[in-house]
Amino acid sequence: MSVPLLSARNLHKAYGALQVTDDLSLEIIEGELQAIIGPNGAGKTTLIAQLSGQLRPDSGQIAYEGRDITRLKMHERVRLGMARSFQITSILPGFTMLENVAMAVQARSGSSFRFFGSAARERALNEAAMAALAEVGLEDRAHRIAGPMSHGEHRQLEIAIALATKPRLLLLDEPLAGTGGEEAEHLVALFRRLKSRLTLVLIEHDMQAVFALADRISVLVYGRIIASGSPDEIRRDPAVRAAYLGEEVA
Ligand SMILES: Nc1ncnc2c1ncn2[C@@H]1O[C@H](COP(=O)(O)OP(=O)(O)OP(=O)(O)O)[C@@H](O)[C@H]1O
Repeated sequence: MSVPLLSARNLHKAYGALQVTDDLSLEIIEGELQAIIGPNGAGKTTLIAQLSGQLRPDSGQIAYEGRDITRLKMHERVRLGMARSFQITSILPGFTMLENVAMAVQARSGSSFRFFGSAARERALNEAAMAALAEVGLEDRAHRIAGPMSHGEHRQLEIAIALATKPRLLLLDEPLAGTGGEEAEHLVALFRRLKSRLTLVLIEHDMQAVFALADRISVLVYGRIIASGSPDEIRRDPAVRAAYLGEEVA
C-alpha cells in the first residue's frame, strides 16, 4: 500500500487534567477530502493545530510522506506543502486583499522567497497572491481594503492566503462558520474545485456540506476517533449516531 500523505500515530495532548487528544491515529490519503467531525469540544481544532505544527503533541508522531515531522515548526511544514486556514480570522483589516495574501505568504513560508532581490521578491509574492485570489474568485477585489468586505469574502480571503503558499495538503478549520446561503454555496463549490487537485482535511459542523464533499469522514469524540469510513458508512454507524449525529443525518 502507498504511504499516506499525512499520518498521525498515537497522538496525546492534554490541557492540565483534560485529555484533548487521546491516543489518536489517523491517515490522510493523497487526493482525498477527509472530513473530521465531532461535537463541540471534541478536540478537532487541537488536532489540526498539532497536524499543522502550531501546537506540539505531548507524545506521538506525525509523518508527511513517511517523513517524521513531529518536531518541525509550522513554516517548515508550509514549505513541505502543508497549509492551514484558520477558524479565527487572521486578516489585517486596514490592508488590501492582495497585501493581506502577500504578507501572510511571506510570514508563513518563512524565508522561501529569500533567493530573490527585493523588487523581484515583491513581484513573485504579488503574482502568487493574485493567482490565489483568482482561484477563490476574489481577483476583481484584490485592491479593495479587506476590513469592510463581507464575512464570506473574509473566508475566501483566508483560503486564498493558505493557497498562496502552494500547498499539496490543505487543512480547513470550520471554513463555513458564520456563512450561510449563497456565501456557503460559493465556498462549497470552491472546495469541490480544490478537491480535484489537492488533498483536503475539513473540520466542519455543516453536515450537509460534509456529507456532500467528503470521500471519507472520521468522527472525533472526547479526543478519540470512534469511526472512520465513507459518508454512507458513517451515516449508518450506530456508535456515531448514538454519540453524535443522532437522527438528523439519517
Ligand atoms: N489553550 C487551551 N487551554 C485549555 N483548554 C483548552 C485550550 N484549547 C482548547 N481547550 C479545551 O480543549 C477542548 C477541545 O477544544 P477544541 O477547540 O480542540 O475542540 P473542537 O472540537 O475544535 O471544538 P469546536 O467544535 O467547538 O470548535 C475543549 O474542552 C477546550 O475548552
